[in-house]
Amino acid sequence: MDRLELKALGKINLGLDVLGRRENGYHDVRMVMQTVYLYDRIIMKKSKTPGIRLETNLYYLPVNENNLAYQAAQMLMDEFHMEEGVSIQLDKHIPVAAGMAGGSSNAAAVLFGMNRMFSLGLSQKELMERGVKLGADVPYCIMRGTVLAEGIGEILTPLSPMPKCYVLIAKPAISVSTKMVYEKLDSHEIEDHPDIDGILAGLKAGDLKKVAGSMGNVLERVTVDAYPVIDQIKKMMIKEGALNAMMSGSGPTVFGIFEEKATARKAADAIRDARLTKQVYVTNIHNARRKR
Ligand SMILES: C[C@@](CO)(OP(=O)(O)O)[C@H](O)COP(=O)(O)OP(=O)(O)OC[C@H]1O[C@@H](n2ccc(N)nc2=O)[C@H](O)[C@@H]1O
Ligand SMILES: Nc1ncnc2c1ncn2[C@@H]1O[C@H](COP(=O)(O)OP(=O)(O)O)[C@@H](O)[C@H]1O
Repeated sequence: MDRLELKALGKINLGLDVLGRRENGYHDVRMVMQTVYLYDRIIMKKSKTPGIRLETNLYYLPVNENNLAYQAAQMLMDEFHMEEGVSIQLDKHIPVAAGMAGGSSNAAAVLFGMNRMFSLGLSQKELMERGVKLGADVPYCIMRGTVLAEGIGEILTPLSPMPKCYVLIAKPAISVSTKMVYEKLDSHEIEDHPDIDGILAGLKAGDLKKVAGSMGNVLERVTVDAYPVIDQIKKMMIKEGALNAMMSGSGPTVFGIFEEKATARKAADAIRDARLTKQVYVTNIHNARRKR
């Protein structure tokens, strides 16, 4: 196989709790992750010339070793002493620095693609062990679907799939650093832990309303304090008929869960009309796990 086309899907966090801080600064988390059908497209081609050539449609993203897609290819090339090269075309659609794991998902797709294209023979577990060195969310992005993530995000338990629904995604025009959000959290006492067990019970029962009603994210307070627009978008989504709305990951993306596509579309228009942000997408959840 000389050419491979992949979809690197984004994620939302239906629940995100932080249990403690490790000595190295990383945090122990308990999160419910869900893949959504908003994706970057990646085309990989083998080449006789050694090395990695990366191109992307976003001029402001690095195309060298600072790009997670590049790092993923490099990691396997070094380990397997590969003599051939690879060119990677990365078409970004997942909002960047948004709390949707765009970079991690790109890295996951490239690890998967390199393993396939160069017949490296790594199992999914072996890919995940390598992936976590690139980012805490990379193992999940390899697995995909509805998953409980613990440890720093790398201990994964597949869950019953999220019931069918529509997801409205709105990314305010601000960027937040994941590292800073976790650091700021350390200066707060966490008063309200989200009801992760409620989400798990809702998923088990296939009860969308219970899942949505139990959603919660401890990182939200930190980011909302700095950027009130996040709260404004949440409130508008709920007013426009979302079962619930919440910030994803470290933000600033807000997502709303809707039963009807038409309602989600109307809410998207309302957010645009109120000029809260232009970056708005109506999508759905994606429950298929990655084929090995
Ligand atoms: C918050 C979450 C929720 O899914 O996602 P995003 O908002 O990034 O999408 C993740 O925990 C982010 O995962 P990811 O973005 O892969 O993290 P990394 O690149 O490994 O780490 C970036 C920085 O976040 C902090 N970090 C990350 C994960 C974790 N369990 N504890 C942490 O404290 C560390 O300060 C680290 O330097
Ligand atoms: N392939 C990539 N796609 C997006 N961002 C990348 C990529 N590689 C490196 N980055 C850098 O990682 C940072 C976080 O990006 P991203 O993964 O989109 O956010 P998040 O971790 O919030 O989901 C960005 O500021 C960007 O400069």
